[in-house]
Amino acid sequence: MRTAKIAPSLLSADFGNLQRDVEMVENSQAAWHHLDVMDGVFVPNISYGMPVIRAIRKHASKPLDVHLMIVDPDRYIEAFAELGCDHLTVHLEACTHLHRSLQTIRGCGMKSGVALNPHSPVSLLEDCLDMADLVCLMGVNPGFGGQSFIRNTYKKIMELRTMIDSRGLETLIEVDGGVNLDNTAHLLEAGADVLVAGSFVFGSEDPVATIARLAAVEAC
Ligand SMILES: O=C(CO)[C@@H](O)[C@H](O)COP(=O)(O)O
Ligand SMILES: [Fe+2]
Repeated sequence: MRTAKIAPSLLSADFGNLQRDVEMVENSQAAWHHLDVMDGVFVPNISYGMPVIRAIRKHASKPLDVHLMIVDPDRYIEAFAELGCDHLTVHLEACTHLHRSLQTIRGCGMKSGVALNPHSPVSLLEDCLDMADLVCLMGVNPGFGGQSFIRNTYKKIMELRTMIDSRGLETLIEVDGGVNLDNTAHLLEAGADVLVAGSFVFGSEDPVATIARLAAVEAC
């Protein structure tokens, strides 16, 4: 039976108690920390940047899965590598030369990720899928936590699963946004490998137990 890797999104953490929340993720069954970097241009919100990631890195031994929602991300790839980020995901919609961006991320020693907005079809990855260690399918329009899951994402997960498997690739499918215990089994069955959950984890009474419950869900 398949279960998902869970990556809690620290966007929904208590920034006044960030060390406590990072340590909570460390001591849970979460696989990765998911870090959302927003520039107020690519998305209508500003989150946090390098100084905060540097501080998180000091308290985190699990991989840092960094999701860049910024225009022209190539400018900062090397800087994120120097901070000790493990996975770096850029948005297809923000890259003029996506193939080159993914190549640069790998060249800097990180796992390469590409994220797709809800409006972008997975067919846009036809000619660079082999360059991606991870594809992040947005289950919401990026920019904010706490939004409702867009159901068309299931179809995209299934299409991407077929593309990856038919080419014998090991690219991971990550789903980000609107993940909760009601849709986890369905997302797994569609073919997701990694689930990002922000408000569902940090808004719950017992985040460690919530992560354990998400991590225990099996595809039927
Ligand atoms: O990238 C993003 C939002 O743009 C996410 O990583 C959110 O932080 C997920 O939050 P929830 O939808 O799980 O509350
Ligand atoms: Fe994200």
